[in-house]
Amino acid sequence: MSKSRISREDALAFHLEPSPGKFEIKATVPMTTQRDLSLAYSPGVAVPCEEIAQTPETAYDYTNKGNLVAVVSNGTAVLGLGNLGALASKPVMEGKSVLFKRFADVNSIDIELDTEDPEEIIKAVKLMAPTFGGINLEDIKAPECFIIEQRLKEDCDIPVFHDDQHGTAVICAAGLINALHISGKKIEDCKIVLNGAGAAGIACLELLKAMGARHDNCIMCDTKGVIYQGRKEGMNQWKSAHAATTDARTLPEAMDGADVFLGVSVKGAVTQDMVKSMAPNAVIFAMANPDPEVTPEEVHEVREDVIVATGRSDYPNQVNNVLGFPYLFRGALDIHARAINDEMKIACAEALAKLAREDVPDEVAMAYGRALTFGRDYIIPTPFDPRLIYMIPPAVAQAGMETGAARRPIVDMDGYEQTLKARLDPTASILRALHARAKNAQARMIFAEGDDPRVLRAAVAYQRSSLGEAIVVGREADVKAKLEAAGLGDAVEELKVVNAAKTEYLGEYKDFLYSRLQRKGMDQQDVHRLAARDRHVFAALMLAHGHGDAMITGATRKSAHVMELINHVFDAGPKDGAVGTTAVLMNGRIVLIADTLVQEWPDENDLADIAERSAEVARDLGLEPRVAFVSFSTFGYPVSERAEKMHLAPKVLEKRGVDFEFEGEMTVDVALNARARAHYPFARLTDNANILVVPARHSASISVKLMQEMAGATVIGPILSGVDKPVQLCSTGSTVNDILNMAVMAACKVK
Ligand SMILES: NC(=O)C1=CN([C@@H]2O[C@H](COP(=O)(O)OP(=O)(O)OC[C@H]3O[C@@H](n4cnc5c(N)ncnc54)[C@H](OP(=O)(O)O)[C@@H]3O)[C@@H](O)[C@H]2O)C=CC1
Ligand SMILES: CC(=O)C(=O)O
Ligand SMILES: [Mg+2]
Repeated sequence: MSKSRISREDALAFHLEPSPGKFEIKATVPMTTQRDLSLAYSPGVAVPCEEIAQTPETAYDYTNKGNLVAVVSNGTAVLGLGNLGALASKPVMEGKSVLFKRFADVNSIDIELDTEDPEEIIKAVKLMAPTFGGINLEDIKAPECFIIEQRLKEDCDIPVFHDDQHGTAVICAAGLINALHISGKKIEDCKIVLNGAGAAGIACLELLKAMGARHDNCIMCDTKGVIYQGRKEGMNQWKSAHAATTDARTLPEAMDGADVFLGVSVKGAVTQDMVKSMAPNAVIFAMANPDPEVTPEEVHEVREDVIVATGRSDYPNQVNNVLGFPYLFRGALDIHARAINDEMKIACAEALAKLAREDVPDEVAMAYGRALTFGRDYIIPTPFDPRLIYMIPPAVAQAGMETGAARRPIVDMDGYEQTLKARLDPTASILRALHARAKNAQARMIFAEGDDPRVLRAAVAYQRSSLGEAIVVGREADVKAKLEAAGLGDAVEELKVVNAAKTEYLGEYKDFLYSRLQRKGMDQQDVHRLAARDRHVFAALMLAHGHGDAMITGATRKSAHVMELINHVFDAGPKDGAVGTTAVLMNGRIVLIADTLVQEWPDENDLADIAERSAEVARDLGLEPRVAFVSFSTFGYPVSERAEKMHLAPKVLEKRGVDFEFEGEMTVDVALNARARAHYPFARLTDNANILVVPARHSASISVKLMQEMAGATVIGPILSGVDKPVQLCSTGSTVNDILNMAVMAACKVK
């Protein structure tokens, strides 16, 4: 079981770049003209205001209320870190907001309230409730959280849901249903010990008891030990409800012979001796975050028969409320629910448990880089399972409709499932699949520019993400100093640093280079300079000699220049069939643009080559290629000599009999918009194009950079293809993540 290491520096950099924090707000309506302004604001905005004043329900139609959730905290129980206060809880709350968006397309905003007074929180949330379709309370400590949630549920007509209580309870229940299924035990027979009598603990035990666990078989513990009948110290009414009739007074005593341990307390609360004392085929859910009560390694060191889950994403069996709150709210919002009731929660738990028992699609297993079959290491779906979005919310919505929580029932459940599927961002799964393939490849990646701190950080991330071995070209002392300056001093020992001047293979490399360049005006001295002093050439030579499996460069020099250098070692020029394809990712769409790197002014045959190479790249990305040859004219009009080659290129492909769709020439709107294409019913594309072959490199560069600068599109590439070995170039403006993504692309091509 591999555990990826995240350093403090990684975590801080992630939150700092590209802009502080984790999300921003974007307009969904045009805001460009005077007319837009008049509609969005005064006077046009008065009309929906009046409508809503007359019929409040129409707020769901004319405002973003119906898809907006507030994540509210006061920071008194931030994960398992304790009372860090409102401000310091903000990263977690922003995190919940981005999880809402990523997993269920729910818009959400974090609100941190600087008070520990329940009355103030109740008042604040009540006052803000009209804005939202739901309220997700988060990391508010017990027992205040019980009072706050109860009062708000009574007073608000939208779902108020304390995630740490019910989100956790739902996932814990789903996981336990399956864990007991595997260990062959019935919940009513199990001796259950729960450590942590706070928000999560009380809610988990309540739900398990509702599902059949017997009060007499359950023991709850807190900082004072076992909560037993008659205990006086550190009690409250919620704990009293679970006080056990038992002689056990400490956690170790309680755990002796237990079938199930549930931890929602703090790091390290459970020892290996306690694990040893549990019943055969015991179940341990160590859910404290970020560090569990006991790690899976510690458990497996002393017991092989135990089923272990944690709240973390880097171990199998992540029992974490991230599997619940996005989908519970999605289902609730879609029926304009008044509340999230117990039936909706139980429906969610059962749907999650059922999903884990179903066959796992290959792409999910691939994204995780391991087989996922229902069993000890897979008792609960993984957070990136794309089926969650269309399998869990319908179950929640159905339960809400059956129990009177729905203001607007869904009439067409099949249609609903389709709309849920459309909410998934396909680009995210593409990137994940690439990372999984790279992980399988375990490529030795040569990072040519070891003098650049971004490259070094990407190399460390490559190695620490278990993608393969990172080989850095540079001088040891310089690499060490730069890693230390980046706060990654401990990574010095992990990376393999290759100093060109010292390598034993330099002679071999120079001979190879001389044989290629002697008739191209280069003498021995030129070759020495290139091989020993130019890191791009040196890295390419390493790759050519099998001293690495793939290489990544281009972060410090213009790509055209780097291509010239690489051409000394590999045949990567326009006449060799090399092509650069750039992937542009935006609003859930992905479009490849080519050639962005090699061919400056391709003719129709080159354009056909570019289409073929880009089709291969598309397939590598998991896309079915649909090529459009784009220009300023569509199917011959307006007539122009300049567009002629775009008109001819499809005919070249026709003759070649390729196995993908293509069409042209056409303008970009015809390629990317079905309505525009409808004017040309003879066009052979069955759907929008996903590859745009453009007339020349300048138009390619302009299109990509325009999308990047004006629209904020994510750009991957140029992805170089048609070279004998996997070489990828990033651009001088690349971030650490961009460089890592390009390394991943290169690794995916390693055979
Ligand atoms: N995996 C997941 O999805 C989730 C995990 N959690 C985790 O659960 C933990 C608790 O969160 P939450 O319920 O919101 O917090 P609360 O502050 O509401 O409750 C914490 C509880 O833990 C008890 N506790 C603290 N230290 C110990 C200890 N050493 N031994 C026994 N009990 C202890 C406290 O006891 P006392 O009452 O005596 O003070 C209290 O009852 C956190 O680590 C959190 O990260 C929470 C939600 C979801
Ligand atoms: C996961 C979560 O909500 C917590 O640990 O508090
Ligand atoms: Mg929480």
